[in-house]
Amino acid sequence: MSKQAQAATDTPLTGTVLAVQANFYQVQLQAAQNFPSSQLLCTRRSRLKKLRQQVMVGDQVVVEEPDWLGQRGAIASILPRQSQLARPPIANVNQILLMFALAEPKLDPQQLTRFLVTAEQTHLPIILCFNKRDLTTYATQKAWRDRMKRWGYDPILISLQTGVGLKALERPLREHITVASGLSGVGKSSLINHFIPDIDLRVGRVSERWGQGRHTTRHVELFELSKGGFLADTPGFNQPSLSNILPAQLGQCFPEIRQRLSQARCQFKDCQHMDEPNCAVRGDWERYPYYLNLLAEVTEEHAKRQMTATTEARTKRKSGKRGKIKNEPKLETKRYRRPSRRQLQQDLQNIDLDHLEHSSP
Ligand SMILES: Nc1nc2c(ncn2[C@@H]2O[C@H](COP(=O)(O)OP(=O)(O)OP(=O)(O)O)[C@@H](O)[C@H]2O)c(=O)[nH]1
Ligand SMILES: [Zn+2]
Repeated sequence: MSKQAQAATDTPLTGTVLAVQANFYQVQLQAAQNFPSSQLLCTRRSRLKKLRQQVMVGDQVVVEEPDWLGQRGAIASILPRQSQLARPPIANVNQILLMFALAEPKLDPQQLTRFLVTAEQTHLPIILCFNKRDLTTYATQKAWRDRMKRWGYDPILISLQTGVGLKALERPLREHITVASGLSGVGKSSLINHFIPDIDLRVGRVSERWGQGRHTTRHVELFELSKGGFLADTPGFNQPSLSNILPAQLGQCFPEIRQRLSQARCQFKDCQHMDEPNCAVRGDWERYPYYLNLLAEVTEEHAKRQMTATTEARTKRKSGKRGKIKNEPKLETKRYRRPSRRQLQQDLQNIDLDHLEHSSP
C-alpha cells in the first residue's frame, strides 16, 4: 500500500452523497483530504439498514473500509442533516436557484409567481436569476429589476451567452448546495456547462437528465462546481405543484404579505385576506390578485384531498372477481362486528371476576 493510501485509511473519511442508485451511493470525498480517489461508490452498512436510516443525496456521511483500487467503500453513518427537501429528495440544501429568462421564452409573471411560491414553501433562501439579458434593452432589464424589488426579491441578471453578470451568480453558489429550478429553455443546461468544468465527460448523461427525460425520471444528482459547492438538477421541480400547500400557509409564501403582517395585524387571526373586515393585507399591490387566484386553487385542492382521505377511511379496497378492484364500506365501529368466540369467553371471565370481587367480603 502506498504511503498516501496508508494515511488515508487511518483518517476517518467523510464526504457528500452525490447520487443514489438502487443500493449504491456515489460519495464525493472532502476535497481537503488528499485521497487516492476523490469519489467512491459505496454500499450502506447493515446497521443503517436495521435502523431504517435512509441515505439521501446531499447527506454528509462517514465512509469505512475504502478499497482505493476498486473505488468502493461502505457508508458507516450519516451526519445530522441541516435540512431535508422532499421534492426533489435532497438533504442539506442551502438555497434554491430559480432561473428564468427575460425573453425566449417570454417572462410570465404568473408563472414566475407559481415557481416563487413553490420555492418559498421550503423556507430556504431563494436566488432569483434572470438569464438572456443580451436579448433585452436596458430599460426592460431595469423594469424587471424594479418590479421584482416591489415583489420582495433582488434578482441577478445574467447572460450565459455573453458571460455578463456571471460573477455575481458565482459568489452565492460557492460552498453551498443549491437546487436549480426553472422552465425548459431558460438556460439551465448552459448554466451547468459554464459552472462545471468536466462537463464534457458528462454531456451525454447531463443532456439526458436536463433534456427530454427529466420530467419523468425521479433520479436526482449533485454536480460539483469548480469553485466549490454543489448544484442539483430538479426532476419534478420544473412544473411547480401547489397541491401540498395548505390555504393558511399560502400568505407566508408572499414577501409582500409577510412584510405587511410585520407592520400591522388583521382583525382575525385566521384571516385569509379575502373580504374579512380590517384586513392588513388586502390592497392595491400587484400580486394581490395572483394571491387570490392561488388561494382559490389551494383551497379547492385541499378540499379534494380531505374528501379522498374521508372516503379512504370509510372504505377498503378489495379485489373481486377477475382481479377487479372495488371499494367496499368498512364496518364503522366494533359494535357492528360479531364478537369472536375468544372475545365472548374473555368477557365472561371478566364478568365472573367482577362478580367475585363485588361479592367477596
Ligand atoms: N440569447 C441567449 N440565448 C441563450 C442564453 N442562454 C442560453 N441560451 C440559449 O437558450 C436555449 C436553451 O438553453 P439551455 O441551456 O438548453 O436551456 P435549458 O433550460 O437547459 O433548456 P432545456 O434543455 O430545454 O431544458 C439554447 O439555444 C441556448 O443557446 C443567453 O444568455 N442568451
Ligand atoms: Zn387579512
